Order: sequence, then C-alpha cells, then structure tokens
Amino acid sequence: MAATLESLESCLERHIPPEDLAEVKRILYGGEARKLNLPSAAWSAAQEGDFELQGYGFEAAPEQLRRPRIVRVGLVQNKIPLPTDTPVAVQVAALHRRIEEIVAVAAMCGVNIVCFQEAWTMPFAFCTREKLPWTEFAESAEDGPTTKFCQELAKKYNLVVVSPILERDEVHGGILWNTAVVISNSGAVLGKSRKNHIPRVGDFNESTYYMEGNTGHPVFQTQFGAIAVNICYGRHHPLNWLMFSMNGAEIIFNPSATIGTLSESLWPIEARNAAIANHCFTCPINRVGTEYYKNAFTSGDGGKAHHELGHFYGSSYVAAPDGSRTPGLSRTRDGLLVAEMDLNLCRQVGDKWNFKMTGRYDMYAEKLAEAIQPYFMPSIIKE
Ligand SMILES: NC(=O)NCCC(=O)O
Repeated sequence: MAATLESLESCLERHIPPEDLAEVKRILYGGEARKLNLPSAAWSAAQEGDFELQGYGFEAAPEQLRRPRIVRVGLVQNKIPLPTDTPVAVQVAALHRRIEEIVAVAAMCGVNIVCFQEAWTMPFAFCTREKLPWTEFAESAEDGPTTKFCQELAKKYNLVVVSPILERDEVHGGILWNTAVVISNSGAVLGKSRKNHIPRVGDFNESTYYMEGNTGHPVFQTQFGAIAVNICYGRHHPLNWLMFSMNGAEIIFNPSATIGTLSESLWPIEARNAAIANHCFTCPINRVGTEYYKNAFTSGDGGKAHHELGHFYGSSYVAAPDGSRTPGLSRTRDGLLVAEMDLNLCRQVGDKWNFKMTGRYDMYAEKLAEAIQPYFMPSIIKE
C-alpha cells in the first residue's frame, strides 16, 4: 500500500542472500530473465527524462519449419504530469509530451508494439462521480486528437500503438466508452476494443460514465503478431482472457488503473495465470502515483469524504506462456519496460501442456448455457 517501497524485486535483491537469490527467482518468477542489451543513448535519455527503463528477453526453442518470430513490446506506465484542476487541454497536451518522450526511447530500443496505461490522456477521475470536467477528456477513437497523435508516432517509428482512451462515440449519440484504439505501424487505425467488464468496487465508480463494451473480443493481426486488449477490470475475468485467446491472440495487453489497497496482491497473479492458461504472452500495465481532486468524494462506506483515490502502484510486467515473467517496473516512478519475445513459444507451450486440447470447452459451453437460465437448479448432491 505504502508508496515508499520501490519494488518487490529491489527488496528481494537487497535482502535475499546472494547464494539463494537465483533459486528464489526460479520459484517466484520462473527463472532469472535475460537482460536486454539496450543502446546507451536509450539509458541516458531515460535518465534525463526521469523515467525507469528495463529490458528483458524470453527464449523459445529453435524449430525446423518455422523461423523465430521475434517481437519487442514496450509497456509504458506514468503519473499524470499536472494537477487535476489544470485546464483539460493543457493536461492532455502535457500527457502527449510525456508519452512522446518515452516512445522516442522505446523506438531507440527497437520496440515494435507499444501500449499505454488505461485512460492515459487523463486523471483516473471516475472516483469522483462528477461529469465535468472529466467527460471533456473523451475523444473520437477514429479521428480524435489523441488518435492523430498516435498515428504520427506509429508512422514516425514504424511501431504499432495501443492507445487506451475515454472514447466519445459521436455516431451513437455521443456516448462514452472505455476503449483501446489499435493503430498499425502504417499509421492506419486498425480498430478498437472496448472494456468488457466495468468495476463496481471501492472508488472505481466507472459505470457512472460508460457501459460494458460491445466490441466482443477482437484480435488485431499486426505485422508483429496477433494482439488483443483486455482492459483493466477484465483482468479478473478468466473467460475474458480465454475469448481473446480463442480468437487467436498471441499477446494480450492489459492497460489498467488500480490501487494498492484494493488489488496489489492480485496483480502478480491474474495476468500471469492468464498467460499460462491461454498459452500466450500477457502485458499488464498500471499507472503510477496519487491523484488529488479539488472536491472531496465519498466511498459509500460510511468513511469520511476524501480527495484522493489511493496510490496507483505501477509494477507493470510481462508474463510468458511458460509462466515465467519479467520483474515489475517501479511502484513509484514512470517507466518503460521493453520485452523481447519469440511468439513461437506460444505454440511450443501449447503443445507441451495442451490446455486448448484438454479444455473440454463443449462441456462448459453446454453447462454455462444452462447455468445462466433464470430457473437453473445447481447440481448439488445431498445425503
Ligand atoms: N480501472 C479499473 O477497472 N479498476 C478496477 C480495479 C481493479 O481492477 O483492480
């Protein structure tokens, strides 16, 4: 919960005796991740820009018939650079500048696909339940200023951009959605994926603003692999991950906004488990810092009104289908995590563990179809 612990990994490095550390990492993380050799210009730019840079690689076995399919992803986590009562356009512009700076470093590191945190162009103001000014951050997914900004980045650096924003859908009465826009490295908008599961927990009052998404589980075939986006709270729903995987996702990004008191002990488990269960790579990303609001709001729990939601603990990481994972980024600092992966690992692990083959989906499809009926009777055997 406290914002003072830099990261779990730095704590382990400090306190586990060196002779035990490798074994501890094998048990906790599936081994010591290979460190990437990133260009020195990238390290100095990150230092100058005051953000953390980490790079790790995952291995796959060589195959006879398929060439390795190496791809580098970049996960970006950041604080909001300006106070929440700064004019909307100024806040958005400052976030664009910050991301531009970090993406430039991602490009130096050879990143092919970059993903930002949930609702990255704004404070995570849904805790307030106020409409203005927060709804003013919403933009068109197809041709809003943020999508145009990301198209420029995509073309300039030849990378795919996953841009999670608050979407205003003008075609359907100007309603709002929580949406990830996927922009191809050609600069074209490939499509969008809307958040399927909306939290109703603690101060995450998001259903005040938008409904459950209606885009299903789209997978985007990019030049660098088949990718999908499972937005934040969808992380807690194994079937949501499963459906992206059913549609062929090899990498599932999970742009998030979540706080220590609520979810920090779940964070290392859920996306990693999804990578294992679905034979794919998963990339959970969380924002950083504590965001203050001028008007106090309550949590509906009898407690005092307050001005902040809690500490967003960062800790973005990448998990592989074999269950191994990278260390997390910092709990307190902006950061860029670069992960190199050979997508051949997805099928190799699938062939080893056979979860798709042994999944018995027909049985579950039939039973779930029964269980959602209003007069369903649970099958309980009693004495
Ligand atoms: N943004 C969001 O869905 N947060 C909900 C909290 C959580 O899933 O940990």
